[in-house]
Amino acid sequence: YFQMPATRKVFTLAMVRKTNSLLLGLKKKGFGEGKWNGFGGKVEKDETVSEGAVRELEEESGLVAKCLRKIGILEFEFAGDPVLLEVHVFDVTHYEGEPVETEEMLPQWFPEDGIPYDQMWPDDILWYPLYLKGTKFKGYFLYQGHDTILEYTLTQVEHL
Ligand SMILES: Nc1nc(SCCc2ccccc2)c2[nH]cnc2n1
Repeated sequence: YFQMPATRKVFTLAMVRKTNSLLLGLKKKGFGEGKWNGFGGKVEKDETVSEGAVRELEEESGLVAKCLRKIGILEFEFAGDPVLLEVHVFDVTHYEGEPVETEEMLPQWFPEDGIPYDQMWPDDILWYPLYLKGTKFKGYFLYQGHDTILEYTLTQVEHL
């Protein structure tokens, strides 16, 4: 019968880039532990999505974003789990500070042609090429557990 609508929770994901390199963090605990990823987390009630992205980036890497652009929206569902993650992805090209290890994240610069996809979420290898060539994107991924994508849609969009 009809699909019960999932409960949406809004998260941010900030991708920090400099010429031909990408800053990723190895998640040391919690959701996505052991995977390299951008920097992000839950958006609190009293902040905008962008404010949440700036806050999480500083908490997790020590970097203060000076300019961040919305580049994508990714929806993640996990079979059997009623919560849908609505992840707003940002490109950070101007920031202050140097990346530092925090409780949550061990940061490291990677060349764009040396991204450790085998130690990342399986969807990343699908949308990073769109991100790296500068197109905006919308995606939906249905996971079984944290390592298997059962189905997905991914489209380039003009506007988010
Ligand atoms: N790249 C990527 N990121 C995430 S979660 C990012 C947002 C987040 C959520 C919760 C805590 C911290 C950060 C993913 N989930 C499923 N595939 C995925 N791919």
